[in-house]
Amino acid sequence: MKRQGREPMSTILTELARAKVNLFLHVVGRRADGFHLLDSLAVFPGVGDRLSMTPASALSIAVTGPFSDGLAAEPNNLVLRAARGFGASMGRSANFAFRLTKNLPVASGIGGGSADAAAACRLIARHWNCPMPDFLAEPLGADVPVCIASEPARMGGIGEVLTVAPKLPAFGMVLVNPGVAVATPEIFKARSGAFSTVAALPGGWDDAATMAHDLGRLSNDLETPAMAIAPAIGTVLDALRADPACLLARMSGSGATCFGLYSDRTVAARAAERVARPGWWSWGGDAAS
Ligand SMILES: C[C@@](CO)(OP(=O)(O)O)[C@H](O)COP(=O)(O)OP(=O)(O)OC[C@H]1O[C@@H](n2ccc(N)nc2=O)[C@H](O)[C@@H]1O
Ligand SMILES: Nc1ncnc2c1ncn2[C@@H]1O[C@H](COP(=O)(O)OP(=O)(O)O)[C@@H](O)[C@H]1O
Repeated sequence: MKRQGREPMSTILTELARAKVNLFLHVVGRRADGFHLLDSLAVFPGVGDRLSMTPASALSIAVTGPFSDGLAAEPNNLVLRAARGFGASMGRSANFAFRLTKNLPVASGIGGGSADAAAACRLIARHWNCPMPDFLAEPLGADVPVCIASEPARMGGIGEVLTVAPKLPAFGMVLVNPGVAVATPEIFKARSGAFSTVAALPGGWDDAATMAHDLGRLSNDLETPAMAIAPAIGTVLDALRADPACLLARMSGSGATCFGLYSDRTVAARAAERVARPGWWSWGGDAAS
């Protein structure tokens, strides 16, 4: 129908920027520039930040939501950096007004900033109807490449070498953050000792219990250094391990968020209520939706 005497309807596109959870994280070496070589299995549970975008005369961002305070002092939001980078790679101005609902704790080992940057790229690619730019991992963050597809993936290199994940069963997950921000570079710096080896994984798992059993033989090599810097991580892990339905509890990324694996999303949602404490952020639901 022809619309007369009105402004054209503005395009508002929205994306969920899902949290990234490292089911295990082996540090297998270090490059000459100091970046660490990793072996990890990342999944994307059904919780995340919400990012919307509308064409505008300049690039801007407005941040709301439960964790917006954590970004109040952030002069260079990763969403803006991603938009500028994408624009530069296309020789165009990325003039968009972004609205970010910050639901994920900041600096918490679940890649919220990387997920936001990746969601911004998906929104711009949809609007410009063009392929994703070839992002090198370093300029925006080692976690951005895996967050672009936001699907389970095996991570190698410094995080940017992505290969197919084992076939995953349906399973539930609880995420708990003790309200302590942890700086990724500090945790990598605090890591010591021998490097781990690349994990041998099967082609897939039929059920959550078998998967948790196999993952239990692996580790997050950043957990010990992170716990030394933020002892509250140990308290969260104890709370998850004390939960009778929890199949495996571990820290994600460089922390401080920890996850528990559960048989299904309903069991996980109930467990999230059981382990909740004042001052902690917790969520329970589908582990890899
Ligand atoms: C540890 C992981 C695991 O997925 O997750 P998070 O804790 O961030 O969620 C990631 O490797 C984090 O990726 P990201 O948060 O994007 O880190 P970046 O901004 O690229 O790097 C921050 C700093 O961490 C160190 N770093 C990061 C990645 C890597 N493979 N080796 C490193 O040594 C470097 O000191 C780097 O300057
Ligand atoms: N949109 C964003 N969300 C979160 N952090 C951001 C964002 N933009 C910039 N940052 C900066 O990136 C740092 C890492 O954030 P984040 O991705 O949440 O960490 P992690 O990967 O450990 O969960 C924060 O300390 C913050 O200052």
